[in-house]
Amino acid sequence: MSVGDNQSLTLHELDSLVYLDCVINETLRFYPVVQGIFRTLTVDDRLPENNVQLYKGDTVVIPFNTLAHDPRYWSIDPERFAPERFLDEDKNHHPCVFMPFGGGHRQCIGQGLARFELKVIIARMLQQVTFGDGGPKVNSGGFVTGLTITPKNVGVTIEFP
Ligand code: HEM
Repeated sequence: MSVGDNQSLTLHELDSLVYLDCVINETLRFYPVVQGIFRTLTVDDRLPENNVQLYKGDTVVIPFNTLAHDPRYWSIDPERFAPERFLDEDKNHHPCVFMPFGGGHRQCIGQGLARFELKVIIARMLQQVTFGDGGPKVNSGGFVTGLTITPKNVGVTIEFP
């Protein structure tokens, strides 16, 4: 990636980094920071697809991670890390299968800031250094799950000019 004079980054330049948006989206899809959320019903309801009856006070889980990896909803294999899916085949994915910041009235109030910060920080780092694959041993995968998902074995090399 080559942007500007490597000392500055304008908003216009930042906007032009469309593939970086895809990488951020794919990272948030592949390992959503928050695994899922809970909602408590305020009225009785029934699920339209399978007629399951729900009652006021019931708690339901919306499993972001499971939905983001459900092959029924993705054209490109969801187990593949493929940022370009957001440009092409999976551009028009179902809105409820990719919700890293939640949804509805209580969705994350900081999502715009979070996305902006992520993009600026990554772009500025890429202007200064070159990242490389840390190798199969370091990047042997796995993750630790709690309320959040954290990668277990992940590492990169950083090359300074
Ligand atoms: C990658 C970064 C972030 C992720 C993945 C994330 C994710 C989430 C999720 C999943 C929720 C629950 C949404 C729901 O219930 O539908 C949430 C809520 C919230 N987030 Fe974030 N968030 C991030 C960054 C931030 C930042 C930077 C701020 C503040 C500057 C923030 C402030 C909040 C607040 C205040 C709520 C509660 C909203 C409410 O209940 O009305 N988040 N976030």
